[in-house]
Amino acid sequence: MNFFTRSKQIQQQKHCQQHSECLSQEGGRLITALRKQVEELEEKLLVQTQEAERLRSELGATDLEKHLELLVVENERLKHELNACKSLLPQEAPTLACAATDCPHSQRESRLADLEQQVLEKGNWAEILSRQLDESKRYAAEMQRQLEESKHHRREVEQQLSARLRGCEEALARQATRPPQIKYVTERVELDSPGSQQDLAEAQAKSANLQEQLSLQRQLLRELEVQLHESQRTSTQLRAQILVYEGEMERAQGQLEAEMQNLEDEKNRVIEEAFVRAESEMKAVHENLAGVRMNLLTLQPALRTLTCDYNCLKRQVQDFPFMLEKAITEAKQEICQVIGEVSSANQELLRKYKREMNLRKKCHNELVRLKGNIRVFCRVRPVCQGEQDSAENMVSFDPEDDALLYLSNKGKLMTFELDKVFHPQATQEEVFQEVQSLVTSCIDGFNVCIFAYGQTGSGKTYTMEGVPKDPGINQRALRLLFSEVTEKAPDWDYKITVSMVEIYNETLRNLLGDNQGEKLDIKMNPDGSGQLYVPGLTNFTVKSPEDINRVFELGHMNRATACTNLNEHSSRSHALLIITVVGFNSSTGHRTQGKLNLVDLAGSERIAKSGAEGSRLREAQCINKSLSALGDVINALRSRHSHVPFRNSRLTYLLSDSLSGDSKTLMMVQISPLVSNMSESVCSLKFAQRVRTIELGNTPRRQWEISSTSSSPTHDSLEPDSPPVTPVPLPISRASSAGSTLSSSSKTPGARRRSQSQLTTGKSKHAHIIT
Ligand SMILES: Nc1ncnc2c1ncn2[C@@H]1O[C@H](COP(=O)(O)OP(=O)(O)OP(=O)(O)O)[C@@H](O)[C@H]1O
Repeated sequence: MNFFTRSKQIQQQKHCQQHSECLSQEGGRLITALRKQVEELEEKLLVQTQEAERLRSELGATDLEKHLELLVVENERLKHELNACKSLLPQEAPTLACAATDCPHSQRESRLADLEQQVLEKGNWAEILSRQLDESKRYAAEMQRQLEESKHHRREVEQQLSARLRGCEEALARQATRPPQIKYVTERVELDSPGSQQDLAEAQAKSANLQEQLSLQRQLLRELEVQLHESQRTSTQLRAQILVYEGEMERAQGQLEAEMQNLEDEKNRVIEEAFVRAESEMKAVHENLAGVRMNLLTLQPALRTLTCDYNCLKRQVQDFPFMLEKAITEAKQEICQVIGEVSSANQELLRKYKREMNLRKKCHNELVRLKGNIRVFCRVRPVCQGEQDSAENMVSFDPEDDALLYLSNKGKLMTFELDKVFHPQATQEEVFQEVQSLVTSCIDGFNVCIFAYGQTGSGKTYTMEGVPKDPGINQRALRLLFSEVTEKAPDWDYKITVSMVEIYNETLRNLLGDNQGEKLDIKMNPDGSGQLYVPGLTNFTVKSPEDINRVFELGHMNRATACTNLNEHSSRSHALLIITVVGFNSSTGHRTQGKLNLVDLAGSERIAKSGAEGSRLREAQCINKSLSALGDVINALRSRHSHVPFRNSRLTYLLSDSLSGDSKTLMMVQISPLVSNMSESVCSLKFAQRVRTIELGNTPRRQWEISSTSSSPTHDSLEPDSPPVTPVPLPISRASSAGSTLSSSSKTPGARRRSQSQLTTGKSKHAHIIT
């Protein structure tokens, strides 16, 4: 080999070495730059990861997830436990069914309930956590997005790096495309210089090292690319989700907008309506305002007037206390004056009232006196069943004069004149109508006696007591008195008391008392008033209509229990119903006291002619005695005797205060229409006619002398029966033939009228007749 070739080879070798050195320097720089960039990227990645971790940890997403996982695990565990318990239940049920509350079954049940409660609570808690996780996920997505951006940035850097790396590779490849030169040089170096060969080997080793590093870089690049793909895929998924979310958001936004539109429309409509309404209201308000303005204009003068008035009033109010004081003083004086006047007027009225009351009483008294203080009525009872045969036209009436009665006795027509004659068809009500003025006069303070007189079976009890369905005078009188005094309340305060007495064989018996056997006595009142009273006599106070029924029931019962035959007993005894009416007028201080004696007398027939003896004779004597005494008393009263023999019998003694003075007496003579009773009927009528001529009011007004001494004429009925035209045996004193003549004489109506006028105007004539 020549020198030239050798130097050329050496130059090439040097040149190659320089080039190789340049390449290795360039490669070293590239590798350093790559490393640096990779390190920077790694650092960035690390920073990003740390940032992500930090954010995640800040948000607590991981903890929450862990917590959630823990809860899920706990939940699962509890569910397992629950299932295990449930699986135990069916096997143990038969043995546990009848166990007590502290048995394992109940414990398990309570445990089960607890577990279920816990599961429920955990579920709720899981829901809350799930919601929180969703929120964390949303935040993580945001972070992911940021991460994506950083990755994108990293990709760009990587692309730049890979571009540069490709440049290096291409340079290396170009370098590699020249191996023959290097081989040649290498061979030449081998041939020429072992130092060059060593350098070459070192350069080759360096190159190999670079190749290795390059391959590592490529592998790293591929990994990065894989990661990049992975990130891209995730990004795509996230984009898809974002699109879904955006779609949902758009839909929601659309709904929201539609809703907003609806609301807007509604709002507009409401505003329009409100506007219209406000306009109309405004219009009305304007109209009102106009009216108010008008009023205001008219009110202004009124206000001025009012202000003026107010000022006046103010002044008056200031003066008012003085005026008031003055007015009060004047009013007081006036009131005192008026009170005095009213009081004197009241006194005057009271005086006038009392005077009027007295006048009324006097007038009433006078009226009764004009009518006669002793009035005599006659009642003819109807023919009862089985009596028809013996009752043919023996009694007749004057159709024009209800005071006349005709009796056909032994072929002669006898005329009797009384105050009133009731024919057989007269009702209880009609009879009571005629006596009720007498009854009510006892409210005014009069004493009244109503006797039922007649032979046995003539209808005395029927007239006085009546029958349950059709009560007589007794019940009607008591009811009338009760209703009258009730009507007069509250001006008058009345007290009605009732006594019931029976006089049998001159013995007084209390019919309303408890002790039936007790004999009562009549005594002078120890208070010195001169009044009589009966010690032990029951006074029953009547406060209601029911009390009236009770009184009669009790009286009837007591009378019935004391005898074996009530009908017979009642024929032989006098029954007295004594009603006392005491009144007080609280406004006038006026007091009244009246007594009503309702007497059902014993039979008046002449028993002696029947030849009675023993107890019947005694009964007859007692009846005769009392009826004669009654006749004597009336006779003495009529004759104005200073002595009236009240004490000759229990009956007259008991009734003494009701037969004298202003007292009023009614004798109801009962007549039987039967032929067989004709002579008794004549006797009764004669007695009645004589009684009628007596006037109690004509007797001197002084305390009647109560004496046992009396002319004491025997009852004529005890005398033998006498012919009708001769002096008839009469209940009162000695009956004169004149009376009989007058009564029995059959007169023409004209003659009878004359006789009546004589009776009315010339009482002395009657007195003469009777005496
Ligand atoms: N006005 C009348 N209407 C209908 N029946 C009457 C009437 N008067 C009396 N009687 C009847 O006649 C009968 C006798 O009457 P009552 O017993 O009243 O007579 P009396 O005179 O009271 O007899 P006594 O003296 O024996 O008590 C009774 O059956 C009664 O019902």
